[in-house]
Amino acid sequence: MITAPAPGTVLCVGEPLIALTPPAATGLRDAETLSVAVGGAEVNVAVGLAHLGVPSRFAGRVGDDPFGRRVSAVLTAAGVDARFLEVDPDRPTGLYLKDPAGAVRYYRKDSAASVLARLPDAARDGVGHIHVTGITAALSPPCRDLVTELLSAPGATASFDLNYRPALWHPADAGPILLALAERADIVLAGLDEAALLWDVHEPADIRALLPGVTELIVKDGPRRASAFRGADRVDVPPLPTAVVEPIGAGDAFAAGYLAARRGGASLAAALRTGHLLAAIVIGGHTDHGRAPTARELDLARTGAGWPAAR
Ligand SMILES: Nc1ncnc2c1ncn2[C@@H]1O[C@H](COP(=O)(O)OP(=O)(O)OP(=O)(O)O)[C@@H](O)[C@H]1O
Ligand SMILES: O=C(O)C(=O)C[C@H](O)[C@H](O)CO
Repeated sequence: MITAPAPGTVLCVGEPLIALTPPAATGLRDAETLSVAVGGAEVNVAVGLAHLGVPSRFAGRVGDDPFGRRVSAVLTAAGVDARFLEVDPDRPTGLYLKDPAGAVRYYRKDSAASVLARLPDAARDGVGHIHVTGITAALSPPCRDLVTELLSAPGATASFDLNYRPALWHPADAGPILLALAERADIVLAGLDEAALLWDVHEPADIRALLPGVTELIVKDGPRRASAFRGADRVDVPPLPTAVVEPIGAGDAFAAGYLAARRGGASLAAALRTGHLLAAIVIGGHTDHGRAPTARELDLARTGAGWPAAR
């Protein structure tokens, strides 16, 4: 279904994180150097949207430290409006460590963003859509209240990416809370793997049955497919075959591509392809957000001509 282009800025709200990565050959224990990059799920989405020319704004909190200043610089360089990145004089910018074995270690307890509780009214000026994730809901009660409020903010549609992070909370606690938050959103993005952990459901249609009132539900199933549900429609699109260098951030890139395409009036299928395209760029590298796609790549996603068939 093709819709009219949607006006307004997309506001992404959450915790920026600095990602510290050891060389693949040594792992964390023996690393003598760590590479430093900016991540954080909602930062990744804001950057991905800006790469696609969608006006995007990020609101969140960082410390009064070099890493906080780096987050601001990266957002601004990408073309994201970072005026509402608040600086905490006492609490630090959150960090996380990537282990090549796949584990993620957070250093974010009592971070600047853990006390994110409200946004200045001006942060909502000109906003047509708000994007938040289940990560923020796990950080603290005030953070969760803010996510709840943003998902029903007047005058803007809202998207919610489940982004269940097992290192932050147990599925028995997260499951009902993330379901209740998802019910408030217009667009929900879920991974089939995380839905299985949270709700013991194993098919995209089972997730749809849990969230019948959501306008658009997108279920990602890794290398197999992503499915979009809207009303009685269901569309499935396989991803681009991609050698996985590092998957962290692929879901955020997907969200940015999907949202940007839908806001531009693209069909569900073209939006799924755009999501897959941005995810493939992130998966092929080590950073949590990728480069901007080329015009040729975007054309492939837009038209679908030559897109691989389901495997
Ligand atoms: N093995 C793969 N081959 C090709 N594409 C993949 C593969 N795994 C994931 N993708 C792409 O990445 C997208 C997101 O994958 P997935 O749902 O596993 O990420 P996620 O766990 O949500 O990521 P994040 O760490 O950002 O939360 C998929 O929809 C697909 O486009
Ligand atoms: O895991 C988190 O909380 C992060 O925000 C770090 C990564 O950037 C994020 O997981 C990618 O989705």
